[in-house]
Amino acid sequence: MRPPRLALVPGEPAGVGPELCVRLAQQPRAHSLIAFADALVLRDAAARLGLALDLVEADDPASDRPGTLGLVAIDAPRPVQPGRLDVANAASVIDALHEAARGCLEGRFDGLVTGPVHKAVINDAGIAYTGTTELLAAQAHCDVVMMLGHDALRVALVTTHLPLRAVPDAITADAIERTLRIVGSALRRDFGVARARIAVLGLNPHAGEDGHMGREEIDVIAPVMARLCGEGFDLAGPLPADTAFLPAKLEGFDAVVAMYHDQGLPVLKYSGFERAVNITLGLPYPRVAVDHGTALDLAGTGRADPSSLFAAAALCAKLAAHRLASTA
Ligand SMILES: NC(=O)C1=CN([C@@H]2O[C@H](COP(=O)(O)OP(=O)(O)OC[C@H]3O[C@@H](n4cnc5c(N)ncnc54)[C@H](O)[C@@H]3O)[C@@H](O)[C@H]2O)C=CC1
Ligand SMILES: NCC(=O)COP(=O)(O)O
Repeated sequence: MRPPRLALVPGEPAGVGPELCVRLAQQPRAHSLIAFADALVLRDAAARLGLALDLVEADDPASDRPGTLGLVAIDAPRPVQPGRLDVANAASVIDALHEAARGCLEGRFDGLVTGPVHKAVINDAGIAYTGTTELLAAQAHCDVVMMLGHDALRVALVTTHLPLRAVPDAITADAIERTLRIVGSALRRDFGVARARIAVLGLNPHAGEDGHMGREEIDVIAPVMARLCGEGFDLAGPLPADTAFLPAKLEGFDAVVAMYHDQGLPVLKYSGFERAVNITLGLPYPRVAVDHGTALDLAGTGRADPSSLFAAAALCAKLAAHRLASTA
């Protein structure tokens, strides 16, 4: 089996993404890394860090060597200053994501690793964008689930980037069923969990307190769970979210399904910010991202922790190798 070829998108050029990619490039690895980025931005980041960086053609076999990245040039039209967003460079971030993902869809790359993207500057540039998860799903025409995880916890989300006010309307039987099916099959296919045991959170305080604090648990969540359990799913809930993450309660579960972004992710980030990653389940290729944002306050200082990007690349390479082996 050949080693995986991973596409790497640093994300917002004024954020910590470029310097983290330069640090990632230094690591010994058994896969190629091909960056979709502006060469000058990467070289500047390397110079600031005092690290060597050799940029080679995308198909050069040297792109698996420490200190080296393959490059597909996606230029930022305006000079990049770390920590300073520029709407003029926003379209190049989206182009890099689309191009790298197209390469994955066409089989030229075996997985996609992404750094942090600044959602507001993309929107300020007039480009509709709620997140990379949503962008990749639309491009691949498939349903996906955002799951963040580290070695001790996986949290998947029924809804992602939408105003809190819109969440209850988005908690539909369809959305819950889709999420549970995608999580179950991704854990089986990519993580070797034959029959995932999944904790499903309620939406309301105390999971609705028997209908006295909201009825979504009774009217929407529980009926879907009962149907899927009838098919052989191993589900528990709807559970009160405030206690579901207690270590004793979590024992034995392979994943927690949360109803919305800030119900699940604060716990995940609190318990492992530096080592967690963001995985898009349901795409035809593996995509793994950092769990953190653009950290504009740290950009250019060299103080940003690269651990999440290292973990993202390592997991993406593992998932890609697993898929290559299963199709060989
Ligand atoms: N994967 C992605 O593309 C993500 C993008 N974002 C975007 O990032 C932007 C900024 O979001 P914030 O809420 O400020 O979150 P943030 O993660 O950028 O920053 C929150 C805090 O964590 C620190 N931090 C972040 N990454 C770090 C690292 N690698 N090492 C050390 N400290 C680190 C920052 O310095 C800051 O104090 C927003 O536009 C948001 O949408 C947020 C989360 C994930
Ligand atoms: N909260 C996760 C996040 O903001 C990054 O998600 P995505 O843009 O990588 O889908």
